[in-house]
Amino acid sequence: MLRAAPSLLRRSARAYSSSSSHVKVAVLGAAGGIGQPLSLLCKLSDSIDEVACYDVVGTPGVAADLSHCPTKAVITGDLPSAGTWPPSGNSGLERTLTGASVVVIPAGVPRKPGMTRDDLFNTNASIVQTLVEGCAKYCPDATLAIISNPVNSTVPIAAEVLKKAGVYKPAKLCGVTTLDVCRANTFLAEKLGCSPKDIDVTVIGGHAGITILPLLSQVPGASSLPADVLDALTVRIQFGGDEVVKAKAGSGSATLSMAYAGYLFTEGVIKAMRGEEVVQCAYVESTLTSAQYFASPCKFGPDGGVAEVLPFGPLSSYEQGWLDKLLPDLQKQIDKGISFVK
Ligand SMILES: NC(=O)c1ccc[n+]([C@@H]2O[C@H](COP(=O)([O-])OP(=O)(O)OC[C@H]3O[C@@H](n4cnc5c(N)ncnc54)[C@H](O)[C@@H]3O)[C@@H](O)[C@H]2O)c1
Ligand SMILES: O=C(O)C[C@H](O)C(=O)O
Repeated sequence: MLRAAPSLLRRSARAYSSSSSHVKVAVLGAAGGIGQPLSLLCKLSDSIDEVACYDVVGTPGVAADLSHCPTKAVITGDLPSAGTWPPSGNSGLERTLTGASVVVIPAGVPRKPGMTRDDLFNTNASIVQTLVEGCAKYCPDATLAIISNPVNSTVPIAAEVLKKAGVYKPAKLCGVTTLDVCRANTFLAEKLGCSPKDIDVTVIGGHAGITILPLLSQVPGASSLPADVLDALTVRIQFGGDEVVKAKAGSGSATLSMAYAGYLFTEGVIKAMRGEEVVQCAYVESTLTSAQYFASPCKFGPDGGVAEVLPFGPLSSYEQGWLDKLLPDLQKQIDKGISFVK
């Protein structure tokens, strides 16, 4: 087993402590490329009792479709106003969010070749702002998992919205960086000739290009790879998203791997709520570096929030070089998000 500092999902043998509580997961953007397979994975999960699908189009159909899967989770599908599934007098974002323990947000436009994630800011910033205003109103205690790009800026946007509404709880707001961890584990395992299941790379920083920093030096076996191989791996992980955008040639960005990663993150939050010990990387408000928000391993607690932002461990001089380089970039993207709401 090749393990670095804990990051993806760590479990203990502790028994579930509150397995009787009703777990409702809301997916905002549920009719999209990520939202549909993510809602399916939630519907298939034994640990989720209710999946509320919300989008500006298509959710009555998505919900009706998913409802035929013979699993326990109850499914609803809402649009902003009329057209819910199953039909109900109480529709829209309110029905979706009321009682939600976890809200996963993959709403917004994806990249096309030649675009950066920051090019999505103008469209996605206001989408995230509006949806998080709804969360502040209808489920202020839920854990919010932000997938919509640019994550480096949309998480600060969400924080400012929640602050304005007087319900900001830093521990309950996370940017989802799990796909970076998945890529790091997959690409490193290919190089080492082992199973990705036996690798758990800590990935720190943010979620865009050089702000993504995998700490390969912490993985036994990887540290002995030649410097040029480590460099190529690091850059491939940083730009893994571009690989998919290019291959999809204009039809979007990663959806299936992101749905898997988004589900893993959600499952981690729910396991922590049920008393398991869970450590996974997430982009959260942080004092570990000069950047106000930073991805690092986080210990999740029984309230579904981050109980402790954990230190990320020792860096090689190569990784320290990347960290020094990424911090100013990351803070700029954070500031852009903050000023959008202020
Ligand atoms: N964090 C990550 O690692 C990661 C990975 C992949 C993609 N993403 C991002 O996730 C987002 C979604 O990607 P996708 O491929 O699913 O895109 P998509 O276009 O297939 O789906 C997005 C969905 O959001 C919906 N939507 C738009 N405005 C909305 C609103 N106001 N309320 C509710 N729903 C709304 C759309 O109708 C659509 O169904 C993009 O911003 C993308 O860059 C992030
Ligand atoms: O690359 C993108 O635009 C989508 C996502 O952030 C990813 O990492 O795949």
